[in-house]
Amino acid sequence: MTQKNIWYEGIAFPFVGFNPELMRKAYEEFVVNEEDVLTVTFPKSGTNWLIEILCLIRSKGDATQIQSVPIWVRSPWVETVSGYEDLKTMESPRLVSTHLPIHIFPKSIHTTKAKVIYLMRNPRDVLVSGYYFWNYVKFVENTKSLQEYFELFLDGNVTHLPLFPCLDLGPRHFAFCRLPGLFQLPSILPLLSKLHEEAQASVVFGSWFDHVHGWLSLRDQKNFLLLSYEELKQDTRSTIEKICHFLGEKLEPEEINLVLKNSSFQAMKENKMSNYSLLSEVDLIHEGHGSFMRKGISGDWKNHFTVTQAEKFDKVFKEKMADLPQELFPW
Ligand SMILES: Nc1ncnc2c1ncn2[C@@H]1O[C@H](COP(=O)(O)OS(=O)(=O)O)[C@@H](OP(=O)(O)O)[C@H]1O
Repeated sequence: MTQKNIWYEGIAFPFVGFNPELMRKAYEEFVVNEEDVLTVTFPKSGTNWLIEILCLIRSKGDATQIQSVPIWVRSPWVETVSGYEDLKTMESPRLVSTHLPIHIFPKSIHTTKAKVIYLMRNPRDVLVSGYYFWNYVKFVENTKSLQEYFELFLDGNVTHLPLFPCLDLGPRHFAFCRLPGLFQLPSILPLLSKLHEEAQASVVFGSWFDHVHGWLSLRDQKNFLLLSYEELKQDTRSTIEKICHFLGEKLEPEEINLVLKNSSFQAMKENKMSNYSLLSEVDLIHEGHGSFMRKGISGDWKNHFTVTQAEKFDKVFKEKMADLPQELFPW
């Protein structure tokens, strides 16, 4: 039997390395320190590229650490079982990574002055990158086709509950069942919710649209830096300088050269501490089915979307993101 994704708060997660109770504990108890630097992304937005750059800024371009310590140990993911453990004993100043939407990220985020870098990427490229990656690894339910993944990506998490096929119900909609006098179904709520989760397919980590909305609510805070994969790609040097400025780090031009060189697509592709090839040692990837360092370009979606898909994506994007200033999206 194929393994099913894990569900937490109505959002699907990979079935290896995640535990709903631990995520709940992290939400309540994990303390974001003022010295922490957070890398926050929806998956496939260039997270690891940014982490590599942050590590290299700290080492002034020296590659010793990035070539000897796995990237997930250098900047642990707070939502994973191993990452949460590593962060507990890690010395300050820590690098912390997350793909969590803000509403389930540890609540101490709302009272901290820690620096938060939110890296966004054209969601069309995020979609294509995710389609290949999640079918390459063995810890997420596979999707049969790009078309299926496309629909799930646009849908976020709200799919149809088989018990009420005429209603479009997601777990969050069960809240209305708790309203006094409307529906009193408390005893079967957990069962309905479970049935719903088991019946639906979803992209892991939920909706890109919700993720961006949630985290961008912090965009006017001084401790929040919004970056895009596209600007990082187009002018890597200036973007690295912008990051240094945000972090209060002063690097010499030769040191920036080293950061650039050691975080390039080619350098990361060859660095087994950053290219996730170590996952093959624990049998978590489908050998010969691609690579984590896939293409590393902007606009690859144009090689994958049909005209119909491109039009549908535009329409959904306009509807879902209309309330945000469009200048925020540089693609
Ligand atoms: N150095 C560098 N330069 C340019 N592009 C890079 C770099 N490092 C990673 N990448 C590309 O980023 C994509 C992976 O994104 P993430 O790191 O966010 O993946 S993950 O969510 O943490 O699994 C994935 O994008 P695609 O190539 O489009 O699939 C990687 O190739």
